[in-house]
Amino acid sequence: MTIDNDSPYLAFSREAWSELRDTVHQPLSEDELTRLRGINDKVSLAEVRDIYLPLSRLLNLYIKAKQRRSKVLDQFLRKEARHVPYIISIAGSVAVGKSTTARILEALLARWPQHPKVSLVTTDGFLYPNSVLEERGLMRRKGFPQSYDIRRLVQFVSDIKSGKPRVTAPVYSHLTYDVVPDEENVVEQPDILIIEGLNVLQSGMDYPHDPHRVFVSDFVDFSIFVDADERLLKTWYVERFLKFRSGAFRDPDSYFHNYAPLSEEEAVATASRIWQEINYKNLKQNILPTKDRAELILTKGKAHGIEQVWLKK
Ligand SMILES: Nc1ncnc2c1ncn2[C@@H]1O[C@H](COP(=O)(O)OP(=O)(O)O)[C@@H](O)[C@H]1O
Ligand SMILES: CC(C)(COP(=O)(O)O)[C@@H](O)C(=O)NCCC(=O)O
Repeated sequence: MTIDNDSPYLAFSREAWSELRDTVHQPLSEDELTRLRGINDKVSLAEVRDIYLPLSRLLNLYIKAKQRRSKVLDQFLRKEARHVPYIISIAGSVAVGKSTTARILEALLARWPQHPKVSLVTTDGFLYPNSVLEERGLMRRKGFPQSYDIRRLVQFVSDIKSGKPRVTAPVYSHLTYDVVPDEENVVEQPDILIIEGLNVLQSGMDYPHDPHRVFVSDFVDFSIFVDADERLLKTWYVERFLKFRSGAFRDPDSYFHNYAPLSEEEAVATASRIWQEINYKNLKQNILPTKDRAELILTKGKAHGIEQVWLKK
């Protein structure tokens, strides 16, 4: 571990971080290993052991502390104990691996007896439908802050935090490239909510002219930023596009169906263009400026291996 007095973060090498897992209480059973492989067969189990087990131990300690504090406050106020979900946000570029990280954490956090019920929501469901984005000239700004129904997203997180018994989130499809009508993701009083998306670290600092605006980050207890060099991000984006092209794009309902017959070279050029014109711009303008607000930064290297961990002091 490196302590730099001028930095708000403690820096850990992969080796130093991996030593912080709880080797006694955290062995993974065969069933769990199979389930984790099902999330993404490219995720190595060494990654789960070295990076995600220590992280789930840290989060468990923070969550227990928060639960104890809430209990004390309820006692002091002579109020009945309330159920207050712990909210974890995961931010980062398109294709950095936010949803994979979120799903691994979801599985690992649910193993702890203090918080077995973990729900996962992605912010893409709160994008405006394509019809609205087209009307507002925002189709090439999908993923930028103005492409989301932020009010609805903030209301959703606020309802969960206040313990509402049943809260619903709209659902986005990467196949149709649009919000799915008549489908919803139901969240019912989880112990932990993981919310994953490009802009979950946005805050009042980004809108100095609008001091009353409320953000997802106002409800978040612990925030994570997944980071990688921009050349790697582009490679991962293009690789994922090629994977979709040989799979989902063949479906006639797919928005990118016309791209299915493209040669590999043409598909790489198309993906590179979308990356450069939309996702890379968004990364530079809106996502990277929020990085150092995160409580924890995971820095990935080649093949998605996490090489450094930065934890706020
Ligand atoms: N830990 C990992 N190990 C190997 N591949 C990964 C890992 N995380 C993500 N990927 C791959 O990288 C690509 C982007 O990941 P994804 O989770 O979809 O990103 P995001 O949600 O940030 O857009 C996908 O092709 C996914 O399979
Ligand atoms: C749907 C996304 C905006 C990601 O949204 P998020 O879940 O982070 O809110 C992104 O994956 C996307 O589709 N960007 C638009 C450009 C593109 O087609 O990649």
